[in-house]
Amino acid sequence: MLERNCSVGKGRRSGADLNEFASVVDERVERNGGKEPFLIGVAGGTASGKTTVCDLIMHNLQEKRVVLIAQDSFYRGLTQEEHDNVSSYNFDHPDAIDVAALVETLKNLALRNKVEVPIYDFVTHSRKEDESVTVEPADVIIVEGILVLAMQEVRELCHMKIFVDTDDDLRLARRLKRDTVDRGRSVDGVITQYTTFVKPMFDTFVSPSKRHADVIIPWAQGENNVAIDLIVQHIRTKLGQNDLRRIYPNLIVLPPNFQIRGMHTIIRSASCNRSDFVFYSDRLIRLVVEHALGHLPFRNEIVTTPNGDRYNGVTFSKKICGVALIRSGEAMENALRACCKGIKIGKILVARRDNDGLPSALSGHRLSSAVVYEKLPADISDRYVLLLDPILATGVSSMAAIDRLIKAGVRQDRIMFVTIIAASQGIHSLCMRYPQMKIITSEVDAGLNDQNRVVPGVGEFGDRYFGTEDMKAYYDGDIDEELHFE
Ligand SMILES: O=P(O)(O)OC[C@H]1O[C@H](OP(=O)(O)OP(=O)(O)O)[C@H](O)[C@@H]1O
Ligand SMILES: O=c1cc[nH]c(=O)[nH]1
Repeated sequence: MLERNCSVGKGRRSGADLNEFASVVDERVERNGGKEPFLIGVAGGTASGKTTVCDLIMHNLQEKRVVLIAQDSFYRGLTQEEHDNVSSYNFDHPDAIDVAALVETLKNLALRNKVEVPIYDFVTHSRKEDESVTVEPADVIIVEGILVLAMQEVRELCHMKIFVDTDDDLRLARRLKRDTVDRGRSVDGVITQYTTFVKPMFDTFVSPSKRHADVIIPWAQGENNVAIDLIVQHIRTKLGQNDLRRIYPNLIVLPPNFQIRGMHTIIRSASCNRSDFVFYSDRLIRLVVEHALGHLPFRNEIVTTPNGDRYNGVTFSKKICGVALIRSGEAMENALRACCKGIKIGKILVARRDNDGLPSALSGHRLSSAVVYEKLPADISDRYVLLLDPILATGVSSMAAIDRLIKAGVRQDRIMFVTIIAASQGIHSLCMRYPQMKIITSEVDAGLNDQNRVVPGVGEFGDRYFGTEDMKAYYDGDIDEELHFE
């Protein structure tokens, strides 16, 4: 199977080949254990600090989409009789939970399906009839509740099981405060419920479930940051098994954070206006360009500060140039000029078409490409080259450009392909064909649709950035029938 993969990488590929190839590699990755979302169960007694632990895990995993599912959302609605005798109803027993619905929800999220989570009304002790909360698929799913590790079906779904272990006195004190201050309950009422149900159920179900935990977090007044760091690190490692960077060391993805995701959220939205699209694309472009520059070779250099102290620094290579892939790549030129004073910037224009002769934007899978125009610095073969193109989709355009750079004498290991969104198919193609060339991107996208657009992608970058609307009209004209398409 792998030998077949390798041969796909050698020659020119069509979009269909690429899709097939990508799915074969993805299968391999999946077998390595990464594709499924990572499911964490967080249990512990009442008021043990489960919510704080979940919040901290979510906060620390900024780069991932994390969703939280509360066991409490899955309380069964009470029958009329139970409702009439609610003071003797045991909300701390596993039978109070609709385990089947909770399990089905988690299984669906594990399949990356969108789910509807019920809303439980704690006043009427029933599920809201026509309301639910839509939860979108995520990389990490946290399910939290006192009985999460006590319910075998739920426990078995979890990749990591955490028990938050807090002293009983402390928990009772917290619960007393919470229920009297926040929920307007009487002290007597809280203590009666605690001694009648909460404590016996804790002793019978919750505390024994601790033995199923992979991690037991001692949780007192402060936060146990060491435990949270270890947990977050473990999740990252597990999710990273699905990372293309494990297959291709030449793929460099910017360290993610909420700023980067926030900017992507803006530009990816179909309702983003042009000025925001340009502004936030420019910010992302600046980040990837700066990051790429950080991968240039350097020499050590010591300077003396105004205080007369020595600073052990570096000096970086000045033999660089940019090459913009016309036209979207030109949107990246300003950022490069802003970082590298007086930098030379060459241009390459690539035309793509499919087997039926249609320009690629209007066609299906099978693409070929030809360089239509180029103007490169005369001494490019002595330089490191930042090849600029904001979107890597099939890789067909960039391959034509990279081949041309190599033909012009640029060493493959001196080319950095700089982009803000790279689809996995394009990454597979470029990384296999140019294993020494670096790809620097701010995000990796899942794949391509049958129009070879990136999914989820950003639509047509060039049209959105430069404000051109209906490119179909442009393509209806005659396009360079004389070109030799390989
Ligand atoms: O990896 P690929 O499948 O080749 O697709 C990526 C290319 O598509 C976009 O250009 P487009 O052809 O839309 O032209 P534009 O730059 O004028 O918008 C983008 O800027 C890349 O050059
Ligand atoms: O999705 C895509 C694919 C190629 N080029 C773009 O601008 N967007």
